Amino acid sequence: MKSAVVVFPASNCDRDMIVALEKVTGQKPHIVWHQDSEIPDVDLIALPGGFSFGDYLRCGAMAARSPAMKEVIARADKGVNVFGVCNGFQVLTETGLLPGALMRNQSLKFVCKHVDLKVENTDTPYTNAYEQGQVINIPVAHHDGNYFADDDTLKELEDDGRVVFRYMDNPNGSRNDIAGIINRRKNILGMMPHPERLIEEAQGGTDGRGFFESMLNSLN
Ligand SMILES: NC(=O)CC[C@H](N)C(=O)O
Repeated sequence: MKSAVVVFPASNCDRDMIVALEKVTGQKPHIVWHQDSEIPDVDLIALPGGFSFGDYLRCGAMAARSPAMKEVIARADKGVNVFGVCNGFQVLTETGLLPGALMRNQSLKFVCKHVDLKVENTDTPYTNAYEQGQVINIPVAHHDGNYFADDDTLKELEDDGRVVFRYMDNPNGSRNDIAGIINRRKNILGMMPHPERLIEEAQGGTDGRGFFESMLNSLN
């Protein structure tokens, strides 16, 4: 599987994403600097976690306006898979590729721990390797993970099965316990937890591996 990882100033989970993609798919991803306006021909573009531009303005707001993101939007429109984790999810909402916003955690504190997530929809290119309703344990690390969308948007997400994961024990105040959502076309997924941090036993578990295996499955 050919992939690219977009790196912004103060991304800090890019290396983990690169390692996970290479380990599971067997191919080294291309690394795209935020100022690059060209992205190689790939099956997947990953937006990694971090604190792009120091989280100034709103998390992900400045990154969303970078030259690389113009190309990400163009590729997403063509149906290329785009996978945003944590700050990557924030960038996706800031570009409007996914609805809603990630607000400051309800506790006003940075949350860094493992959480249980329920897989709500396995009919996506990111979750087909899991069982419907499976509970997986994945780390979160953020201060702005409190998912907000208005009532109409929430209803649409719920009715369309686009809430892909839910927190079993909500760590940040997200509406409807939402941890990750997908767009209508099912090629763009954003989630706050970090699956790239749990792909081999040496990291304490492999619950995140299924995301990368799912992406591979979806190409076959
Ligand atoms: N790990 C991350 O990607 C952090 C995301 C974001 N900057 C926050 O703290 O909310």
